[in-house]
Order: sequence, then C-alpha cells, then structure tokens
Amino acid sequence: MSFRLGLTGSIGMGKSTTAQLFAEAGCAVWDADAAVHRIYGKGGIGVEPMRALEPRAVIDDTVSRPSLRALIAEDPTLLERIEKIVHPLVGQDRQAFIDTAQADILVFDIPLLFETGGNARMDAVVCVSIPAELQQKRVMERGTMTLEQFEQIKAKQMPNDDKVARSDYVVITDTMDHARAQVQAIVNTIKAGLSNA
Ligand SMILES: CC(C)(COP(=O)(O)OP(=O)(O)OC[C@H]1O[C@@H](n2cnc3c(N)ncnc32)[C@H](O)[C@@H]1O)[C@@H](O)C(=O)NCCC(=O)NCCS
Ligand SMILES: Nc1ncnc2c1ncn2[C@@H]1O[C@H](COP(=O)(O)OP(=O)(O)OP(=O)(O)O)[C@@H](O)[C@H]1O
Repeated sequence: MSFRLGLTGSIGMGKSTTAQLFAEAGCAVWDADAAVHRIYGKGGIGVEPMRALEPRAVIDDTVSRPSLRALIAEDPTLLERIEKIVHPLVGQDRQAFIDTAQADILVFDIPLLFETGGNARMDAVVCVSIPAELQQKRVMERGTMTLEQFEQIKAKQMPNDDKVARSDYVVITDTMDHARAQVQAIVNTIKAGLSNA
C-alpha cells in the first residue's frame, strides 16, 4: 500500500505551491480544493444540494465562489451548513483517487486536515508555514478577499503554531528553492523508510 502524506497549513501559507513541488518529486497529489471546484462546477454533484440550501449561491448552474464569499460575510453560520453538504462529497472524490492512484507516496492537500480529523487517516503530516505578516500580505496581494473575509476564514482554522506542533514535517515556504529542498528531503526520508520496511 502507498504511503499517505497529508499536506496542510492555514490560508495562504503555500499548500498549493508545495503540493506542486511534491508532484514534481514524483508523488501523486490529491487536492481537496480542486475536488470542491469539481463539486461546484457545471454538472458537479454539489450544485443541486447547494441550490436547495441557498439559491443565490448558484449562478448559471455552477456554485459561485464570489456569491458564497458575500453570503458567508453576511451570515457566518452559512459556512457550517455548506460544509455539511460539501465534506461528504469531498470524501467520495478522495476515495476515488485512492482507488486509482499509482505512486509510492500519495499526497493529500487538505486545508482543514486537523480541523476535520483527517490526520488520523494519514501515515504522516506535513505543514506549510510562514510568519503571519507574510501570510496576510500574500493573501491580500491575491486580491480575492477583503481583510475582513480573510480574518473570518482564519478565525475558523486551528492556529498555525498548533498545526506545526502536531505535524511530522514542516516546510517553510519563504522561497521556492528552500521549499523545493525541504520537499525533496521529506520524500527521501519517507522513501528510505519504505525500502527498510
Ligand atoms: C469559503 C469559500 C467560498 C471561499 O472560496 P475562495 O475561492 O475565495 O477561496 P478558497 O476556496 O481557495 O479557500 C481559501 C482558503 O480558505 C480556507 N477555507 C476554505 N473553506 C474553509 C472552511 N470551511 N473553514 C475554514 N477555512 C476554510 C482554506 O485555507 C482555503 O485554502 C470556499 O472555500 C468554500 O466554498 N468553502 C466551503 C467548502 C470547504 O469546506 N472547503 C474546504 C476544503 S474541503
Ligand atoms: N516557497 C514559496 N516561495 C515564495 N512564494 C511562495 C512559496 N509558496 C507559496 N508562495 C506564494 O504564496 C502565496 C500563497 O500560496 P498558495 O496559493 O500555494 O497557498 P495555499 O496555502 O494553497 O493558499 P489557500 O489556503 O488560500 O488555498 C502565492 O502567492 C504563492 O506564490
């Protein structure tokens, strides 16, 4: 059976970028947020349940993220009701990946890995991290959220220090070269363990 490596970190800490580095190092990567995009997209299995929850969230037969962001800002309790619909569907998508992936190491890029208890299903967890000021600067530079929306999402997530403390490995995402070297070292360590097993 393949080694299951969870990849997590708070909003804007560099998960997607680091997941790409694991893919370049030969790992198979599953991305929870990409699964949400499939679920929300045209013909996606989440469109009708989301329409039933909140008709204004669906535009042109797809779940609109800008609409969701605005609706959640208006009513923060909506996010929990969205999660009840989306998380089981994400679980189905993840299982399909596990059933078909071919690689020694499977990487699961999951923003809410610890918050949802998904870490229990992993053989090890890696957390991406940078100082909070840089995190905020990067998210604001992306230009997709207001500071208030960023703070709202962040408040729902486990604090970064706790995620780091609970992880087996940490990748500091200050520069691409530094992150790439850390990813390669983690892959080497895991592969050495697999060949000794
Ligand atoms: C809140 C939404 C509309 C924001 O969409 P948007 O495109 O602006 O941002 P994106 O999806 O890239 O999320 C940015 C970051 O916010 C954080 N985040 C997203 N959803 C949640 C959540 N339910 N709780 C806490 N943090 C979250 C993550 O760190 C994520 O990486 C969207 O994330 C969503 O619909 N979330 C509900 C589904 C969910 O729980 N997704 C998490 C992965 S399973
Ligand atoms: N190693 C790195 N060196 C320099 N910049 C980086 C590095 N990793 C990530 N970044 C930058 O930080 C920003 C956030 O990265 P990324 O989108 O990978 O984060 P994320 O954790 O997936 O975000 P979210 O939780 O919002 O989905 C991006 O602008 C990205 O270019």
